Amino acid sequence: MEPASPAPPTTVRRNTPRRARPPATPKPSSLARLLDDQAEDAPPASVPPPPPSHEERLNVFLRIRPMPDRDRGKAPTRSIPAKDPRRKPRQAPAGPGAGDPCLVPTGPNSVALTVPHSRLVDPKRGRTEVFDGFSAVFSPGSTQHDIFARVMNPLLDDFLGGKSALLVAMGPTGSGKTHTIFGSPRNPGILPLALRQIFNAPHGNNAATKPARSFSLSMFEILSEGKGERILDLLSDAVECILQQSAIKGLQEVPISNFADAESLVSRGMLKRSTAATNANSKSSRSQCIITIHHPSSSAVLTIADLAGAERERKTGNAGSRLLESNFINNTSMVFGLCLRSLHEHQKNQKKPLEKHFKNSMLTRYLRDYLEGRKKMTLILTVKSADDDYLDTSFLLRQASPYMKIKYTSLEDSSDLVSQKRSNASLICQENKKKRKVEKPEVLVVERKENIDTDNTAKVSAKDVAHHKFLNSELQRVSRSEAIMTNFARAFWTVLKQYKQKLLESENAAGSMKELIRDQDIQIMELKKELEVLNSRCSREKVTVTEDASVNQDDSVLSGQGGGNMISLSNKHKGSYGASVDNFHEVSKEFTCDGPENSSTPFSLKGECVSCDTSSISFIAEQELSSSGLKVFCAPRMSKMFGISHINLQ
Ligand SMILES: Nc1ncnc2c1ncn2[C@@H]1O[C@H](COP(=O)(O)OP(=O)(O)OP(=O)(O)O)[C@@H](O)[C@H]1O
Repeated sequence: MEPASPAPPTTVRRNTPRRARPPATPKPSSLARLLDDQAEDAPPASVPPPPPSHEERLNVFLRIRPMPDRDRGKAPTRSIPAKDPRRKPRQAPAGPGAGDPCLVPTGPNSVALTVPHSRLVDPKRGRTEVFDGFSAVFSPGSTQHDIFARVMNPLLDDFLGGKSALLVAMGPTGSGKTHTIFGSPRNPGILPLALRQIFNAPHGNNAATKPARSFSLSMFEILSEGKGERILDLLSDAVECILQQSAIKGLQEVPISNFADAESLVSRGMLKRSTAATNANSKSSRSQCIITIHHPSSSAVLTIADLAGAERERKTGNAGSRLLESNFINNTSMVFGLCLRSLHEHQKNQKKPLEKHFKNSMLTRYLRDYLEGRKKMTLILTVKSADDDYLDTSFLLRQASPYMKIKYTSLEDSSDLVSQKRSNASLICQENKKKRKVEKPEVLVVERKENIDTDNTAKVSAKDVAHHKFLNSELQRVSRSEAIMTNFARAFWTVLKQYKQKLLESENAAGSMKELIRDQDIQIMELKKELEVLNSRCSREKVTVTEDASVNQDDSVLSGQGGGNMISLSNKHKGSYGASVDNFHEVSKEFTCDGPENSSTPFSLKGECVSCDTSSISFIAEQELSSSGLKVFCAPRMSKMFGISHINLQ
């Protein structure tokens, strides 16, 4: 049985060719014929002819990067399960284009993008999209000189003629943006080629006799910092700059008067640019790099921007801070795209406002004039054509399709005026605000009143009078509320002052209280020390007195007195003898005189001694005991110890 023939591939056309296409005349040059051939066989280097155009549109160029050797001829392999499990699985037949690039030029201004086999739901039904309308498509074999001649030369002409121009390289990571702009020492990109051209080009009619004029060059990068962005000057030692409106404060502009100086300056700047290795590119740019060349005798600026390439997390294998960078890069690309899309939508339908997407990233704020169509911009898209790159390539081509329809209607001189006006207006606004802050409201009110009074004297129409009355009443209302606010502020101020005074007083009181407490603490400490000293002395005395007590007993026995009448002294409190003894309460050490337990007149004498001034003890003891009808007797040792002549108890 004959195998069923595969269904024809579907072809979708995007961006039909521009209306301003050249008339269908025989191909004028062999170069054009070569281009057509190239569309079929992808031959090497080609320079597509510039399409003549009646209206100025945004130029979008497409450069296809040559496939690295490892990707070339890499056929996707898909195994089809065999019906008989014992048989080996069959290899899927490689369909047309398997292992071939997914993107091929189909004409000087168009490319065809074919869905790779590995991504087809039905492998028999291929799908191809044709993207048309590019200013030129550069095949993988194109050289840097081809790109320069077609892309950069017109911009240089504009710039040297006194018009500002911008070239932006955008595309997925590793697609060749940096290669296209900067190139390498052996294979210089369009920036070095442009610098060479600038310094070789004659300036004016009598250029041969004049010394070369000095241009100036600045180079900076915008990179992510956490969730924010910052600008670093690449020509000085990583000085951080500030973006104000569309101007960069603190950015160095280095004068260049010859190609060698300019080239070495750019090389030094490139060394400082943030790069890192990712799975997709061993030297991937992590920032948006912008180079500006200022014309010496006009305000024209040639700006070249090498954007960091959009990245897919799965492909780059980025994580951590790299992933944050990746988000920043993708976000900037998205904002850039949104600005252009909004410009296109606005041009299509004037009722649609020009959205202010530019505010969302530093790059777009800096390039605002270009993104709002006031200055001319050129885009060069770089893409890779391997099967693996299908998604990135498809995304970029779809995204950029509408950009090709952006028109330039009011360019350059007026644009300079607009931006000048804008910055002037904002300056005036700021000045006025400052002035208003400085001027006192009362003075303003008085001035206005005076003006109105003067106006009243003039002959004015009824309408003016009504308006005048309205203004007057408004003025009065404003003056009233102003007076209220002023009074309120004054009262508030007075209350605040009172509170401040009270606070100060409280602080002083607290301070003196603290001092008092400190003094008290010192006193307590001193007293404690004294107490300790007394304690230690009295404990020594106790031992001695106990000894004496035994001796006294002996003495009393010897002298024929009842041993039961002896008193014993101890420094331990045992009870209160009487009110008189309380006289001693202020002293620090206590003693107790107890009558013997077997005494018929038991008593106890409690006292306290200061510095063991025993003479006072003896005196008081004598007094008190005598008044109680007791006589005081003092044993010789006791008397000696206390300095008492007699303590007798009878
Ligand atoms: N047209 C080309 N011809 C030869 N080599 C190329 C071409 N384009 C790119 N390359 C090489 O591919 C590699 C990646 O290119 P490049 O760094 O310019 O990519 P990129 O788009 O700037 O990537 P990223 O956005 O990650 O910085 C480099 O080694 C570069 O030399």
